[in-house]
Amino acid sequence: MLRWMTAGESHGQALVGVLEGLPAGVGITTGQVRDALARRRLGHGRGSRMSFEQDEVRVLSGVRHGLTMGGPVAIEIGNTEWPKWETVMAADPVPREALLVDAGTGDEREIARNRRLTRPRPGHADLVGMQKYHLDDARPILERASARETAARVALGTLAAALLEQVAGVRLVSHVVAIGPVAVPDDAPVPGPDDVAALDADPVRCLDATSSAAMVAEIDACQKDGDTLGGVVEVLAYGLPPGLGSHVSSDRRLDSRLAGAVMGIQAVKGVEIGDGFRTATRRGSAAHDEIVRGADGRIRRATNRAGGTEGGMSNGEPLRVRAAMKPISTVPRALATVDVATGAEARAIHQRSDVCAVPPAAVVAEAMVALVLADALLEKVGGDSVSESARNLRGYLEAIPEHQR
Ligand SMILES: Cc1cc2nc3c(=O)[nH]c(=O)nc-3n(C[C@H](O)[C@H](O)[C@H](O)COP(=O)(O)O)c2cc1C
Ligand SMILES: C=C(O[C@@H]1CC(C(=O)O)=C[C@@H](OP(=O)(O)O)[C@H]1O)C(=O)O
Repeated sequence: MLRWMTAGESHGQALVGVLEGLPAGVGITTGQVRDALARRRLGHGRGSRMSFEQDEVRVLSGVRHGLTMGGPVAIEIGNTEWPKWETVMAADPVPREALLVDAGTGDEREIARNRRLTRPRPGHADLVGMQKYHLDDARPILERASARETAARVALGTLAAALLEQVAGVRLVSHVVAIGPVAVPDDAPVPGPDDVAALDADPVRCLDATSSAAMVAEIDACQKDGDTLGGVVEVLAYGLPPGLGSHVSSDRRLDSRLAGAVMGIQAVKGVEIGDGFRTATRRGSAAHDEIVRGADGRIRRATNRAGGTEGGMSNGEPLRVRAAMKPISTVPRALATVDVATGAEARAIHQRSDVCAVPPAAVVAEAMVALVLADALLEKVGGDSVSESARNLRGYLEAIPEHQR
């Protein structure tokens, strides 16, 4: 079983991710984690923070000479902007004057940063967080609600993806299928695992050049209007063996685990497996995937509308998971709110923020799918070393009767 957890605040000194349950022998380097984090920072529509802040990766434990050792892996992602936030986010008590006035730098932005945040943003965690945690300042809420935390998840997802590839040859890819009203056409080519570099090179992680250009234009127009955008991302996993997850209990179903993990990404409001909501509009004869014997003599599905799961188990076809992301809630043309310090009507706080974070959300969704799949793979095949897990997987697949394969 894999367990993972992250700690850290958006403007804290570092994020930390811990992943427990990996077998020994998973090959991973700091450079690979760094590359995955760099992919999460890409994308047209990101705010200024992405240009000046860096992710400082340190693998703290669990890996030796490029191989996991079987113990918990801890990864730290240092925030290079920490010196500017040290007073605001100090762990130990800070004199109130230091927070309310210029912290000594004479920098206007420093003074603004230190103010209490009392004009909650509609759509962010600010107001309900203050109510729940009995706070008069949104800072402690937004610091943890912020999707900065997803950097730690992407770091852990790198390990999960490495396990999937090294044990089972599974490869993942993620892309953007819609930004605001601009969607890729239904007949656009579906990316394969060899398209990762091309997707990384595209400003909105979209293979279809016409759609990509229209998405970039939509983001630019939205920014000009002082507004924000959401969209839809898709993650595909190729090479999954059949039988990950189980039909026997709802919490063991692969589809429910994927939906929970992907819905757990900040701002994701819908998750779809395969054709999802479109399937509900079809008749059964046009909704399911007929079972046929391919030219190579192997059993396969004639179509893949189900998106790679049946009965809560992977069925050996490519997995397709989509996530709908709402528009960024820090809208530059600020929305109406109430100042909780005075009770007066006000405009929501607006600091710099992303206009559109759909492309990075695709990378985050890929990481979450990798973690769920790696967990389900280990549940199926076990193993304390990569070679044992791979051997167990081979044994399981070979035991499926010839005529059922
Ligand atoms: C990669 C990524 C970047 C985000 N960037 C911002 C941002 O710059 N400003 C903002 O207000 N929300 C941003 N969000 C969304 C908020 O984190 C999210 O809306 C907030 O935590 C409230 O949670 P909820 O939308 O799930 O209800 C981002 C989300 C993701 C996945
Ligand atoms: C820092 C990241 O994303 C942040 C997520 C985020 C939010 O509210 O979710 C708000 C923004 O931060 P700030 O308000 O400091 O500009 C984003 O930059 C990141 O992805 O690394």
